[in-house]
Amino acid sequence: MGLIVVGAAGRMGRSLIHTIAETEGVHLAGAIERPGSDALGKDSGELAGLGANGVIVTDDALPVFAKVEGVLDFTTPSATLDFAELAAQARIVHVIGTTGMQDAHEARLHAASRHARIVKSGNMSLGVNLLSVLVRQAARALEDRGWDIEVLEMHHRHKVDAPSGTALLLGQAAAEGRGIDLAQHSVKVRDGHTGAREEGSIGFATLRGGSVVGEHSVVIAGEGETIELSHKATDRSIFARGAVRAALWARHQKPGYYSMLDVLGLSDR
Ligand SMILES: NC(=O)C1=CN([C@@H]2O[C@H](COP(=O)(O)OP(=O)(O)OC[C@H]3O[C@@H](n4cnc5c(N)ncnc54)[C@H](OP(=O)(O)O)[C@@H]3O)[C@@H](O)[C@H]2O)C=CC1
Ligand SMILES: O=C(O)C1=N[C@H](C(=O)O)C[C@H](O)C1
Repeated sequence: MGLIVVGAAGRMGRSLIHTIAETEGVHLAGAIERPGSDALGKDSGELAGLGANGVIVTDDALPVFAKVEGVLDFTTPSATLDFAELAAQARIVHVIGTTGMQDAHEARLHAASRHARIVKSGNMSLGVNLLSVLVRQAARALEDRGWDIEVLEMHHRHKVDAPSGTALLLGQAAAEGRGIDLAQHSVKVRDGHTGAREEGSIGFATLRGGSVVGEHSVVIAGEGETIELSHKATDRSIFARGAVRAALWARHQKPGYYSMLDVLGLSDR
């Protein structure tokens, strides 16, 4: 399966190029960066620290999209919307790891998924997706009265969006377990005299620093006892392997909008 990596010079772009080189059944067929990037014209294998692979980084996406079966996209929300249109025109697989997307963006992705096979997740790792299933079960099993749910995350100092896509995914799993709408019940900022915690809310706390790849905990705090469900990522290859697995899976699906739970067979829909 020929795959393009967009955002090829980024942290995830380079990890994806490594993973593609190590995975049977896929090959790197294009490497795209934004116009003006210092990476343009460079060999993508050298950028990723693999040695030359002959795939030169370009900003001319259209001809590359026309000759591949899938695109792996960990970039920015606006770039992802542009790539979604190209993937829909080419009717290929579009695996989206980009986080920080708003509701209006989601509507455009759903429109693109009439033609493309989109797999999108705030976290492509097996571990986090399994954790989300456990969080949903725990939230369903525990009465909301007397049990408070808080989602805590920490990432490296370069991360630009908050809460993380994973924190929102885990918050959504908790909300589904409780049968409530996350948007109506989430508390993303606390500062000053906030008053007592609102019963039934789902709180988020964000830490940033150093080179932390990604750490998430869902804390379920009751009277006299606390449950913590946690995941620690120590290597970006877990996300890259998930993205390649998603592409191979989506190749055999109808056009549509899928999640990593669908890819991993953990979805109950
Ligand atoms: N779902 C998941 O499992 C994971 C999701 N992520 C998410 O992936 C995204 C990227 O993360 P990360 O790799 O750390 O970030 P980086 O900033 O390291 O990489 C993003 C890359 O995309 C490039 N880019 C920006 N605009 C365009 C464009 N129009 N066309 C092509 N390339 C473009 C950037 O170029 P430049 O820097 O020159 O602007 C950069 O090289 C984030 O949203 C992050 O949260 C990250 C890890 C796992
Ligand atoms: O920006 C990152 O690095 C990560 N982003 C994703 C997120 O927002 O949750 C996934 C992972 O935690 C790393």
